[in-house]
Amino acid sequence: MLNKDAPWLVPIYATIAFLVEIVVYFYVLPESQSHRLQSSLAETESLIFFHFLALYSSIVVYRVFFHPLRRYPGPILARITNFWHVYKCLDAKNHLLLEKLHEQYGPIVRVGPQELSIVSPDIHLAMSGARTKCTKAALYDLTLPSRGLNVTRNTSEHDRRKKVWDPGFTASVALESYHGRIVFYGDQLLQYLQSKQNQPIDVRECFYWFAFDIMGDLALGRSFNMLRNGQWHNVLATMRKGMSMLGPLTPVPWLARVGMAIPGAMKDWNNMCKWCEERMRERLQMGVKELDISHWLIEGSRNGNGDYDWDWLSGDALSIITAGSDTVATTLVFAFYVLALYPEEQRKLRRSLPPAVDIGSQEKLAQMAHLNAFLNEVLRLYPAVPSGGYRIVGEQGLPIASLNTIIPPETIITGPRWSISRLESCFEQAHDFIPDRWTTRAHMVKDKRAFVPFNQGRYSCIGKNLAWIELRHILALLVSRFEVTFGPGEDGSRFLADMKDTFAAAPGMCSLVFKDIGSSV
Ligand code: HEM
Repeated sequence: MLNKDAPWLVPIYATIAFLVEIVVYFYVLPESQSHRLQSSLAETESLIFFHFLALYSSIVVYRVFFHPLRRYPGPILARITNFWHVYKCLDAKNHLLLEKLHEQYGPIVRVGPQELSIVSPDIHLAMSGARTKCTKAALYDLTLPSRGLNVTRNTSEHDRRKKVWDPGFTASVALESYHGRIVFYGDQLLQYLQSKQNQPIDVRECFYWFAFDIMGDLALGRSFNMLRNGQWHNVLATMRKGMSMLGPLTPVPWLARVGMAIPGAMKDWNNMCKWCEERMRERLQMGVKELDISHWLIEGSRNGNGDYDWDWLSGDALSIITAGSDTVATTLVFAFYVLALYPEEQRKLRRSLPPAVDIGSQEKLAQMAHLNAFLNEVLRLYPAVPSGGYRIVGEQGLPIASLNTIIPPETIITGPRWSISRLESCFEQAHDFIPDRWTTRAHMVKDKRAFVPFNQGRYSCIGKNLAWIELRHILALLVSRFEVTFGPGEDGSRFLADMKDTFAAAPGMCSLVFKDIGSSV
């Protein structure tokens, strides 16, 4: 029961028992004056010691020789403990670690006692498709008690909440009303870059500011004004630092929860939740001229008494900001890195763009085949969620046809997009940036199932359409206006080397120079 509802509590209890044992052994025993007390403590101590010795050795023997995952290859220490994985991704480069492990061990690697990483074109469909019985893994509990669509594991609760979100993302009226904001913040971004033209800038900042400013506006009725002020909003700066722990601690979510239980440890996160709740209360009092995402969430969160479900409302506001900003920002950073890296691709993209007057039209941009192909190729090679998306296999097990195997029930699985996108069996010249594979050279995409940057099925990205509008608009706006090159001393190598995998990708420093060429298209 305990194991099923809150699996992360088991290791917490074991760790507490272990710590108590150490305290007794090193402090209580030697200090004790009473002989009888000393000997009974010593007896208890040795009982506890042998109990744990037997417990842990049986766990090791079971995990190595008898566990249902024993037939899958992987490093021996990974079979025994998740701490092996934590140690290996202390540098938050899980995407590269998994890539190396798959090269060494093949398409299925046992990366933890109960964890498999699977690289095959049909894994996304198997774990996320409409008929899958997989559910979100314990990692998604990290933000409890705060709620939110993207972190809800219970499937019926998730489905109910998704219905509340849906109208705000599917109704064309909704996306239409968000477009004005995208144009507005796009213009702010353009002005910012004009003010910095011909100087090297770390583009991560302005693209993050752009993405967060829009989401602040759409989720809370007010922008963070980072583009306007040219600096990070303090709440977001500290929250992003906190999120970076997701890199090394992803394999042991229970340890992250222990850390979070330490008073003060969650200060930044709690501040962010409180801040969102306050802004949401303000948003309720505000009249908004144009519909925002919150409008649909507020409408769907009224309870029977005419009051609102606050846990959901404030948690969902946070979901919009966390899920909708990092992903768009990193995709833009990757896109501009690629433009600087391949000047010929930059010129080709510029030539393919519509006249300046049409850049404000999302319908026109949606029809630009090469623009879409360019973004597809960015999303393929640099997925915003490179290895995340952990799922628990349902009771029936999970058949993976291409690998001729059935993954046992209760296994925690991931299908790392970073590696799947680079499979030569799915993409010709898989490591090369070739946008034409999505248009005139379609034979270069051998297996389309391997390309799922927004996920699919029940847990697919609800913001996909909105993201596409943002990405197309910013790319068209800036490429038609600026020539982009690397800053002095920059060749782009550090950018990828420094990239971190903290559930969402966190690209390294990218120094670029924007030179205004006027509106050349
Ligand atoms: C380039 C941009 C984006 C990419 C590549 C992207 C990718 C993804 C992926 C891969 C997932 C599944 C994650 C998982 O399995 O845990 C996801 C979920 C989600 N995304 Fe996005 N996303 C993007 C933009 C956005 C935007 C703009 C929003 C707007 C609010 C958004 C909101 C969400 C939400 C709420 C979920 C959870 C859906 C659910 O669990 O039902 N995303 N996204």
